[in-house]
Formats: sequence, C-alpha cells, structure tokens
Amino acid sequence: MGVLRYSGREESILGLAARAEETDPLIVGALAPPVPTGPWAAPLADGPLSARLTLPGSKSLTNRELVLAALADGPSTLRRPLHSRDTALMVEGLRNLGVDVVEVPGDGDFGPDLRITPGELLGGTIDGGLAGTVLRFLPIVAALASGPSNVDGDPYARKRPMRTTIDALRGLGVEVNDDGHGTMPFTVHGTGEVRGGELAIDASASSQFVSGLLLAAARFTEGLTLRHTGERLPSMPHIRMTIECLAGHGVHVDEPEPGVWVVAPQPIRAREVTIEPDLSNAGPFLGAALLAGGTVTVGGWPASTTQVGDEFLRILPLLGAGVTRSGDEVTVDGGAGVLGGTPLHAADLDLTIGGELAPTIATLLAFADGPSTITGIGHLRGHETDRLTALATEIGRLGGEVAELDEGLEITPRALHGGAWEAYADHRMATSGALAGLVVPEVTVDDIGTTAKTLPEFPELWTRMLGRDRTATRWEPLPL
Ligand SMILES: O=C(O)C1=C[C@@H](OP(=O)(O)O)[C@@H](O)[C@H](O)C1
Ligand SMILES: C=C(OP(=O)(O)O)C(=O)O
Repeated sequence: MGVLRYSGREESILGLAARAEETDPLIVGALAPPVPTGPWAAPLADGPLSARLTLPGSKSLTNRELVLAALADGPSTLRRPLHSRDTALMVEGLRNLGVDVVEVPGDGDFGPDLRITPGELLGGTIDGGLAGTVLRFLPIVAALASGPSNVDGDPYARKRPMRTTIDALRGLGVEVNDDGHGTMPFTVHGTGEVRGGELAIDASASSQFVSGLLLAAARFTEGLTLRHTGERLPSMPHIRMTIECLAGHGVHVDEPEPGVWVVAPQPIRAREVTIEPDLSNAGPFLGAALLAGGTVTVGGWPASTTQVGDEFLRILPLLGAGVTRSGDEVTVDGGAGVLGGTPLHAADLDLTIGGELAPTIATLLAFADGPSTITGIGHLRGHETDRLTALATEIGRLGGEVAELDEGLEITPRALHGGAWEAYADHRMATSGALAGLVVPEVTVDDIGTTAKTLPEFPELWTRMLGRDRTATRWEPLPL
C-alpha cells in the first residue's frame, strides 16, 4: 500500500478525520486537502493571529527509525510517523531492498502507523528523490544486501554532495561504481556483509554522512570506529539524534573524543516508538506571529528532544518574540508584529548547529530593524538547492537586500514589494515565500506543492492558521 495523504473532512481511511474535527479544537497536521499545483498566491495576514496547531511527525526521526527498524532483530512499530515524500521514498527504498513495511491503524490524528518487518536484504533500486536522509542513509543499508543497488534521485539531487558516502563505502571494503564526480547515480555492490573497522571521513558537507554510517554500523562484521577529519561539522544535534535513536534500539555509541564514534558489532533491537512532531517545520508557523502579530501555539512539543527545531524557542526571543510553555504547548507571541508596525530585532546568528532553520530565520530577518548576519551555513549550498543563492535571489526579487557570504548571509532590511517567489523544489524555500507573503501583498510561490517533501499539509495548515476555511474532501495517494 502506498503512503496516503488525507485531503478531506468527511472521509478518512481510519475514520479519524471526523472525530478529530468534533473533539479537538487543534488544527491537526495529518488531515489535509490536496496540495495546490501551479503558482500559489501567498495569503496576506489581515490582523494578529490567534492560532493553535499540531504538526505531523519529524522527518529526521521517522527516517532514522525506519532504517533502524529495517536492520533490527524483529518487527518494529512507528507510532505517528511522518507521511510525506521523504518518508515515502525511504519506505519504498527499504521495500525494494527486501524490507516489509505496512501501514497499520494509528492511535491518533496523524494517519496510519507503520509496521516494519526486516527481511533478507537482496538489493534493489533506491530513488532518493531530493531527500538527504534517503541519499545518505540507504546506500549504507544497501551495502549489507547480497546484490547490487542503483542509487539515484531528482535532477537537483544529482548535485548534492555524495562523495563522502561513496568513499566511505569503499573504505569499508564495498565496491561502488560511479562516474567519478562524487555524485549520483552510482551502484553499490552489496555482498551480504560489510567488514567495517576503522574509517576516517570528511563530513563537513553534511552530518548525514556520519549518521548514515552510525545507523548501520552495529551490523558491520567488525563494527565501526569512525573519525571525522574535516575542519567543521555541521548539524551536531542531528548526530546526537542518531545516537539517541540507536540507544533506543539498545546500541551504545562510544565517543572517546570529539569527532570520533565507536560502535561495537551487535544486534539492533526492534522497538515500538512514537515519533515527535517536526519542530523544524514548526518554525514558519511560530515565525508567522512575529510578522502578523498575535500568538501561534504549537501542541505536542516534547519536554526534551534532540530536534534542532527546539532552538526556535531560543532564537525567536532574540528577534523580539515572547515564548511561553504550558504543558506540551509552546506559544510564540509576536505582539503587534510587523503588520502592526513593530519590526523584528536584528541579530547576528551562528546557525552551524541548525542550518535547516536558516531559510525561515533569514526570511524573518528581512523584516528586522537593522542589518543581520547568519553564519556557519556554507554547507547549505549543498542542500535541496543552493539555499544561500536562493534566499539572496528571492528576497532580492521582492526588493530586499541579501548579500551572500562564504559561509552565510548578510540581510539588510528594505521595504519589500510583491512578486514571484521561486521555491527551487525546496520545501523550506516554499514555506519562506509563504512567510514573506504574510505581510507583503501579492507574493506568489511558484510551487507550494514542494512542501510535500516533509509537510504535505502545509498550505492547508497555513490558511487555517490564518483563520480561513479549508475545502478538501478526500484522501489521495502521495505522488512519488
Ligand atoms: O540527518 C538529518 O536528518 C538531517 C541533517 C541535517 O543535514 P546537514 O548536516 O546536511 O545540514 C539537516 O539539515 C537535514 O535537514 C536533516
Ligand atoms: C536539508 C534538509 O533536508 P535533507 O534531509 O534533504 O538534507 C532540510 O530539510 O532542510
């Protein structure tokens, strides 16, 4: 069965939609209408917000748990997993390698749960789409298979850095055929086992190179002693997340010194796990309060988490937001907001630990009371698109001034005007266009559907956040 996306009030494959509407005043992320195609007119806020919402599961947690479940010693269950393009690609890739993944009824408002039963890994096709987690995690799983696996993805994914994965596999004794450019497509020739042992890699282009190796390392014959040799290592919380997910499956990762990780060969225990809501995807919604004014509350916020999206609770106050917590709810209060005449505070931010937050923060800073910088994000040039150029171009197209630095952006606020906003197939560029369009009339995002990468419900949740109606009526298969 394919992964399903809800798009309606009265129908639900699990009968959950109507119940949620009746009993829960929260806006529920998994219950959403079709993603619009074609240019999307970003809705303009007409006053301060007063919104409460919950969001679907974390992409990063869902895709880690899918991989670990596939390599585990028995069947596992993911409760409240994300259902999006990135997770659908992970599911399809695992199925192609020989893993059984089925949807089972869930316990809440977030669509079906997933039951994963490991099988004999035979090798197969891996379409990574534009999903960094699929591109960097699944080739390592494919190396454990007994046959070859072809790895490819979207046109832009062929530009994303893959050399570290390719070199790492070769360093572990796995044959890989590629065109020598360190990008996709390539073929991993699995022989049924990976020797493992000592390995040095340069993960300065992406933390996902480290995570991918650590996730599978317990299944290597000699385990793994992994050393990062590059000058910088971005997104450390994502590596921490990998280590915590492994711990949940009984695998301890030793860290004898910074930048070194040791995993002994051992079974990966199956488990049942509930996926936290995606806190990085909460960013545009929380940031909306600073632009439109008023409050946005997000429910289900974990008390403690490895998700870097938690940093929004520390960053948004620097920009002028009030942030309060009550139980599992987080509320961001934007006061009068930009709409009410209060610009954000300018800030200089090092986002080395959370590059995926940068598009949201950069867009907000275009509405600050002075110039700001974001540093530590040079590797964003290898994300879904070159995000530094994309942000400079798109904010610039609206009349803003954004200078590209080697490792970041300098944002000088200017009066903005409407215009076309290109998403470059990047979900966070698309949501950033929506954010700007909240207070800049007539911003049109070329492809809001690209939010399906991690949040197919985005357009729906966005308009509901603004207090506007939704109209959709049925479930639809998520296009792959
Ligand atoms: O492992 C993960 O789940 C991720 C790691 C980070 O990648 P980079 O280290 O390449 O930035 C992050 O930006 C990405 O959105 C998700
Ligand atoms: C960089 C991102 O994604 P990916 O997992 O494709 O690297 C992101 O979601 O911001």
